[in-house]
This record gives sequence, structure tokens and C-alpha cells, in this order.
Amino acid sequence: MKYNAIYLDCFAGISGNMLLGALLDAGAPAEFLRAELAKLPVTDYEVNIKRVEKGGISACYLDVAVDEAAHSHRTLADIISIIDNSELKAAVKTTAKEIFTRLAAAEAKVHGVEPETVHFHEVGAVDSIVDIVGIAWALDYLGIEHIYASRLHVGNGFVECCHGLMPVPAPATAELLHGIPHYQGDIKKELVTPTGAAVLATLAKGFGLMPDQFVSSQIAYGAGTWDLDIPNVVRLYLGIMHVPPVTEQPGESDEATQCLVVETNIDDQSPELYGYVMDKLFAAGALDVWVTPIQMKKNRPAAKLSVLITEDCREKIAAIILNETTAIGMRFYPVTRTTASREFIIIGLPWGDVKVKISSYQGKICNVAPEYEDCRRIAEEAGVPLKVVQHVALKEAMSFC
Ligand SMILES: O=C([S-])c1cc(C(=O)S)c[n+]([C@@H]2O[C@H](COP(=O)(O)O)[C@@H](O)[C@H]2O)c1
Ligand code: NI
Repeated sequence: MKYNAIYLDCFAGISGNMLLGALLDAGAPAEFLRAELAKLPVTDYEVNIKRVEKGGISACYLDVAVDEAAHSHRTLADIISIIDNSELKAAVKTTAKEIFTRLAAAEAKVHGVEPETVHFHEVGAVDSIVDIVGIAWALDYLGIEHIYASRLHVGNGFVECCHGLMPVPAPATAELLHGIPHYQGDIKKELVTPTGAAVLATLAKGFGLMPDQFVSSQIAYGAGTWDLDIPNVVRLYLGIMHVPPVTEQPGESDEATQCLVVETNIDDQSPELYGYVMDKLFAAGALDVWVTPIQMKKNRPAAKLSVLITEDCREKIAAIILNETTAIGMRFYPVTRTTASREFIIIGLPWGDVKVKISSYQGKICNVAPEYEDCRRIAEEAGVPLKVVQHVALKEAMSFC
């Protein structure tokens, strides 16, 4: 599978206007951007776009000049309504709203309030609406399907904002960067802004070195405002991401196979033994093991131990049952087993990689299942609820199917 993709090299961080500048440099036409922005019920701003040189690199610099008198505080609902009350394409609206919703959640966490009551101050200003809607439009215009980014250089020191001086990364940025690799370095500037972090936290599929499966065909640069000791640009690689399914075990055919079910009824065994016996049965080649509560002779509550096996491990399984349980006999039934074929792909989530099992029956996908153990591991590492990791993993995996 091939996807139009970008890889963002964030050695000088990332902000909304840096990314939008880079997307314009990559080919999204400035006049189309202005026409799209004109669809928003927002006025009193001017988008200035120019070429600048930052540390010897020619880059596109985009700046939104806002009429200060028009600067107001807005809630998430206000911003969503501005976006909804426009003639923008549905996909652009959805992306922009997702980014703002993520930003609101981060602000809410920092200020100890509900996302609905967050008042965006700087981020509610027209420049953030322009940046976020502009980015959503430019990604759609360029047909970008996958976004990857390097570790983020976030900067150091303090930044002046409406709350007064805040540590870098700004608290909302820090919230958004959970699970995303980043470093501070020595530059005493805010290099990653809340908007830049919100865009990547919402849209990027993976972070770190450029993925091996990514092949670039063009490079574009978006400039930041400051002049730094390093080129203050975000480097955008435009290219193709090749995502072959990673088959980790030979795809089992979905033809029927002959198996045996081994069964025995046990009414005199300590429950402690069942887990131990199960492990031994699996290690000896059992395809499945299950225990069913039953009512036996003399009206005794008991258990039926069932083991699904292939003929070749019949003797080993019988020996384990007779040696490790209190049963002194067992029965064998021939059964026909049909299985879906399976293959595994690895998907990159903001918090780490997850293996996903894709099962097919008669040539059609019948189930997609992120591996529980991978989801559990990254949920624990990133401090994110397991159900959120499973949900995001499934959503990402479905986009490959
Ligand atoms: O306005 C608010 S509430 C605000 C909160 C925070 C927190 O981290 S909390 C940070 N800031 C600063 O505003 C500017 C604008 O950021 P953009 O992403 O819109 O470019 C930036 O310096 C933030 O650190 C504002
Ligand atoms: Ni804030």
C-alpha cells in the first residue's frame, strides 16, 4: 500500500505558521489558501506571505496580522461554530475541529477546567484559526494521507503569554507532547507552540527517524519568526510512504483442518491446578484449552476440561492430563476446524508501535484486532487509558484495510 506522506524535520521546533509556510512552499498555492480562508466568517486580518532566509536556507514565511481591536477570547464552541458556518470542504472542517478539540483538552487539563469552558486567548485569536484551518486545507489540497515527524526540539526558558511568564514548553504544549519524543536543548525560545504540538498530536502517525518505508521526492521549508543560531525552519519532506503488511507468521489458510477434542470430567481436583495444567497443555501443542463448569454424578459441582489438539500431540496431551490432573480417563472426538487466515501489520501511534492482527476469510477481511499486550504496554508507558490506545489503534489499523 502506498500513501502520499510528509516527514517533518522539527530540529527548530514547529508552530502553526511554520507548518503552513512549509505546506505553501511544498506547492499549496497562496491564492487558493486566501480564497479558502475567505470562506470563514472571520475578518480583520491579513495573511502576509514572503520568502525569507533563515541561517542560509530560503523558506516561506507566513504571518497573520490581526487587528488588535478585533482580538477576542473564544470558547471551543465559538471556534467550532466559526468553522461549521463556512463553506469549507467537510474533510477540512473535520480536521480543523479535531485539532482545536485536542488543543482545548490540553488547555483544560492545565487550567483545571472542562474543555467546553476553556477560553482560548492567544490560540483563540484569528491567527490560530487561520493557521489551523489553513493547515487542514493545505494537507487536503496536497493529498497528504500520512504525517510523520522527527523528535521535536521544543526550546528552553520562559515565554510571555496572557498568563504571564510560562516555562518552555508552555504547559499546554507539554500536555500535548505526552508520548511524543521531544528534547529541550539550549535555545532559550519557545520553538514548539501549542498549535504546532496540537497539529502533530492529532495528525502524526509516528515520530522519530525518517521511516525506512518513506521515499522523498521534494523538500520544502517553512520559517519561524526568530533568528536563531540554527536555521529557524521546519523542513518538510514530501514523498510516498510504502506500508507493506508485515507478515510475522505464515498466513494460515482458511481451509478446514482435522483436529481432536480431548475431554475429561473432574469432580475432585483443587481449582489451583487448572491454570498450571493449562500452561503445560499449551506448551505441549494444544490449540486451545477451556474449562466448563458442570454438575456431575452425586450432584457434585465439577469441571469439564477440554483441549483442542492435532493428532500428532495426542500422546503428550494424554500424559499431561493423567499425570497432572486427578482424572483417570479421557475421551477423544474428531472435529473439523476452520480458521481465518491472518497477517500482522505494525502501526505507529503517537505513543509507540502496535502489532495488529488482520484476519481474512475467503479473501475478505473479517476481523482487525490490535494486540492487547502492545496496547497495554504503551498505555502504561504513556499514561494513557488502555481503551483510548485500543480505540486509536483500531482506527489507524482500519485506514490500512
Ligand atoms: O492563552 C493561553 S491560555 C495560553 C496558554 C498557554 C499554555 O500553555 S496554558 C500558552 N499560551 C501561549 O500562547 C502563544 C500562542 O501559541 P500558538 O500555538 O497559538 O502559536 C504561545 O506563545 C503559547 O505558549 C497561551
Ligand atoms: Ni493556557
